[in-house]
Amino acid sequence: MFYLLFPASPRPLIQRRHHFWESQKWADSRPKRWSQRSCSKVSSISRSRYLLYEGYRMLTPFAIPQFNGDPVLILPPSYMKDIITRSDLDVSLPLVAEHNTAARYTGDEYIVRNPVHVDLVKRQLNRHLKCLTADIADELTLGFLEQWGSGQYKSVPLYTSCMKIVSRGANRVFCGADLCRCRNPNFLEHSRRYTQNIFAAAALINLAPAWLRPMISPFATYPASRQLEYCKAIAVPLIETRLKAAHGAFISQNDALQWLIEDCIKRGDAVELDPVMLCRRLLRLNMAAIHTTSISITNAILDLYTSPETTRFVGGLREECERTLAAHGGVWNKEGIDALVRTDSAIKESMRLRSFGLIGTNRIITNPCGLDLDGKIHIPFGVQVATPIDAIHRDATFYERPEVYDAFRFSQSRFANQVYHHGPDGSRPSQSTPDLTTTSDTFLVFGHGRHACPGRFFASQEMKLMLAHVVLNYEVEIKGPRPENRDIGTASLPDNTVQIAVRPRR
Ligand code: HEM
Repeated sequence: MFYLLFPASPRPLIQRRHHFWESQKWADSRPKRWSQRSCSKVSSISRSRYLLYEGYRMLTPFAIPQFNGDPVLILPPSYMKDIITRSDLDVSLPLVAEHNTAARYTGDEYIVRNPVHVDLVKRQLNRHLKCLTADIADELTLGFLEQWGSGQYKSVPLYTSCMKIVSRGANRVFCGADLCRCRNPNFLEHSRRYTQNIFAAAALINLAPAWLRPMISPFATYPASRQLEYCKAIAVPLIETRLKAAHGAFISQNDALQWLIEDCIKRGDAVELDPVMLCRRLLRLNMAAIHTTSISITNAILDLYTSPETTRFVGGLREECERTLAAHGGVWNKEGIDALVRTDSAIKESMRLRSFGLIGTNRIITNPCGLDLDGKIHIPFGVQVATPIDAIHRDATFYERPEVYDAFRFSQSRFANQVYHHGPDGSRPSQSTPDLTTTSDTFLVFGHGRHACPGRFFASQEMKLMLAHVVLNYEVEIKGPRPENRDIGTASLPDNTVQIAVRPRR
């Protein structure tokens, strides 16, 4: 990974990092030989969770192997604050993204290094959220009708159907109804496949030694390149029409594509105004938004409907959603969604127990001199650090009965816990109650600190609308115990083959 990120780095630096890893505590004992190290890397595919729990108990920094790259240094919570408040000159999140998506080989290096889409979410999307709620709710309702039906009992693939619904809701906001529904539904399908293919290609490329990567990458990235061509064929003509119109008369469009075009025109940014670049920005947004949200809402539905207390929980949620919807004239708006404290809690509780990353707040040290943390440890340039978020979320010091899914865990205590946090657009801190979007030292699914997920306000709105729609409109049955999530390295994913039975409520 070192060569991938810093190809021109001199050899002494590599040796220094080698000494660093040798001197660290390992969750398992550090294998001495190259062959043993390779075995431990391979076994980390299934053993990462175990290693993280073991290491967490040591209360000191420890290293774990990664099957597709260099080891990661896991920091205890006490060190995290220092890392997440550091400037981008000291630590970098984009470099982690660059590596995880093999951006150098997929042609996305420029996109990742120039995070126009990140600014778009921070400044524009969050500012416009209030007036987008009705559109999102409308698109999600159509998505449920298409995927879960409105007639009789139906068996549906939970993960796939959620992903299709999430992708409709998100793209309605990213690029409007034109691309997400009416003109060509294939855009959504190809953009989902593009993301899947990029992650698969990146995993393959990162498995290979650095010298082999340029050779295998054309093959590994071929499926994603094909999907990209399909997406371009659909989106570029529409983007060209938008571009022509944006230079002329008044435009009534209110979506991310339009905000992006208008921003670029104001800045006179010819590179970003290229239709293919705009299409790639849309795909990058999809990459950040779709799988994360689909995994989280799938987990939330699985947890809710396989809990021993399903009847009480679903009853409580239904009562809250009916009451709130009636109070807002039968139409969802931002105020109504903010009032859904039990729904918020049910999703937050599921995300606490099933965060899709067993580790989080990943950063690569970019200060050429390395970093001194707390005067106790020196971490060299190029090392990746992270926090063991799943272990923190299951620590009895922070959560009572941490292994139990209690849908109302956060709504019961919500008004007792007043905290200060930043507004969605990064505005001045205001007093408010902690909800799904409030990151903290002990709730880390959206990261924490300067780079905490800027899309979480939108994701929270979309997931709450989805769960409210499910409890209000469907009876859901999942036979047997909760299907276990599958761990792949430090990722934990719901079983995508699970079928659930759904029946519209009369
Ligand atoms: C349940 C859904 C989601 C989860 C769990 C999630 C999680 C995360 C996490 C863990 C990070 C890294 C934060 C850190 O390391 O401190 C992140 C970053 C990011 N997320 Fe999300 N995300 C979700 C949905 C979204 C959505 C819907 C969008 C777009 C609308 C989005 C856009 C981004 C962007 C642009 C970044 C990069 C931020 C930066 O570089 O400063 N995410 N997300």
